[in-house]
Amino acid sequence: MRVVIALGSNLGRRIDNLQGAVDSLFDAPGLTFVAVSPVYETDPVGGPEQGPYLNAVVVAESMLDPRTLLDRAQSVENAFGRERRERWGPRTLDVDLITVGNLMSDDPELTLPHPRAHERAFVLVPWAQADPAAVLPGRGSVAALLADMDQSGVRLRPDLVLEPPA
Ligand SMILES: Nc1ncnc2c1ncn2[C@@H]1O[C@H](COP(=O)(O)OP(=O)(O)OP(=O)(O)O)[C@@H](O)[C@H]1O
Ligand SMILES: Nc1nc2c(c(=O)[nH]1)N=C(CO)CN2
Repeated sequence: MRVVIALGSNLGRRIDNLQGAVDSLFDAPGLTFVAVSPVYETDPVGGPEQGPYLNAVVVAESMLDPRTLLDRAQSVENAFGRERRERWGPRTLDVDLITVGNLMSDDPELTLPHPRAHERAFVLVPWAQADPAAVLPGRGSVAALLADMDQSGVRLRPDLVLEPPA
């Protein structure tokens, strides 16, 4: 199944955290790299006052069941020293599952699509770059969602590039 994974970091060496996530996600079998978006510097949304994020999106082909994929995402977060912290607070690495095929789930442990993806320009802008034909199940095309969204807090960082997994 095609899966879309969002990466974010606003602590430490942010670009290294994102690149480390790209590399580690594909370290084990079951996930095949398809594409990675450009890197964006984004104003923090929600939570306490905190520094700007770097955000990017990875597209992959997954043979894993969704829970196993979530486990992998969370172990990558933990490997980068993320502490369990306040909601929407700063973090060295956040790895969110945005879509897993066309699956819909309201399980709080794994809600699909990600329940806030449709309102997050820091997810949709990079996703549209990685996959211009992207569709958010239940919400329509990402391009159409973006047309009605303020994107002023999301700025391309052409000087920062994520490489495909090592
Ligand atoms: N699609 C999903 N992707 C990642 N985690 C999810 C998803 N749906 C539910 N969760 C659950 O959300 C819990 C909290 O996630 P996390 O700590 O990353 O939240 P957050 O990043 O602070 O906020 P947000 O969910 O708004 O991005 C995780 O333990 C996980 O089980
Ligand atoms: N700009 C930006 N803001 C956020 C982000 C993020 O990745 N980027 N992640 C959050 C919690 O998941 C909360 N706020």
